[in-house]
Amino acid sequence: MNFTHRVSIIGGGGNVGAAVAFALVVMQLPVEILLLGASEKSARAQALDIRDAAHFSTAHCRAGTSEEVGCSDIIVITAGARQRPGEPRSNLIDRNYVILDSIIKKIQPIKPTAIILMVTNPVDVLTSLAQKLSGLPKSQVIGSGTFLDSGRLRNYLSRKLNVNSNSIHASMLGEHGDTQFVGWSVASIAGSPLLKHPLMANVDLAEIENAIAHQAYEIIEAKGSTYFGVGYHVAALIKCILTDGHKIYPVCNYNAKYDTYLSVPAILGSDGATPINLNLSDEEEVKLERCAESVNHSLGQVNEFAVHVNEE
Ligand SMILES: NC(=O)C1=CN([C@@H]2O[C@H](COP(=O)(O)OP(=O)(O)OC[C@H]3O[C@@H](n4cnc5c(N)ncnc54)[C@H](O)[C@@H]3O)[C@@H](O)[C@H]2O)C=CC1
Ligand SMILES: CC(=O)C(=O)O
Repeated sequence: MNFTHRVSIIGGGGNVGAAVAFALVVMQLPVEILLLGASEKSARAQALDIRDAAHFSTAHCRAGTSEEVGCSDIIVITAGARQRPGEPRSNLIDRNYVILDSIIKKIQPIKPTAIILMVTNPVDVLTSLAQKLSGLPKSQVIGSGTFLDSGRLRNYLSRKLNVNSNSIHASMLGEHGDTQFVGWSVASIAGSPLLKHPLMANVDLAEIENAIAHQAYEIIEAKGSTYFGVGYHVAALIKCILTDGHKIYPVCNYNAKYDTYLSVPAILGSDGATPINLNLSDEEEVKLERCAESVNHSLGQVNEFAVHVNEE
């Protein structure tokens, strides 16, 4: 069969990688999905299992080689360590930086028009590093960012307001980490500010923000990891890129004002992410600055760590 596009998933032997592949199969995209794992055995096993479902679909799934991955249209990276119960995402940086560095070296040469879609945590910091390590233009390297958190927020609001989540425009912003916040001032429903909705009158906004930012901790505490939610969200991003959808999604993209990668809405198409202007309130702008400081602080730690590793 001839496929229009090739999507590779590095970390495809694990839970999140497999969930992304499965969601692509369910979405019926005409794509060839290649899985690359730390060992060929795990990626091959996941590919065989997904292939058992894929015969209902227009997508095909198999294990790939690093050369094939490098010349894919979209390179999704889910490889790496995940949080233990109670552990913040930022704790994973040293372990996952080493893995990312080895992966980017292994898949060279990377197709110049490829889009790298980072999912491994801490995703905002690693997206910035993936851009530096790969040398691809900033617009072509993005992270899933707060897209998943925003889905969680819309789900919550949907239940509260009894309105389909697709009709509610509200996003978690900043970083896919503990400093993320709700962009209440730019949230809307039926063309009106969300906070003017009668059912939003007496809600505790800080409590909602905190609950959404900590939802992953709750799931990890109970079942060890999260993967279905992120799998579908990442597949939706892939669909938007492959179809040049130009949808506006809160993804991790390069922010010129803070000279770092942050999770804020951007237009997503076949050439990657195009930033848009956000009219946040002054208070939210301060929160965004705090997220930029948090991402830059982790980047500083990585640089020190990388020097240390190189000296050993
Ligand atoms: N951005 C987001 O919204 C989310 C991110 N995550 C993150 O995704 C990552 C993966 O999580 P899970 O899939 O649950 O973990 P997992 O342990 O099930 O899978 C990770 C996989 O990465 C593989 N791996 C390690 N080094 C590799 C290398 N050099 N090359 C290829 N594969 C390699 C491992 O063999 C393993 O199969 C974690 O960092 C987790 O925190 C998880 C959920 C949501
Ligand atoms: C694990 C993680 O980052 C999440 O589910 O949000």
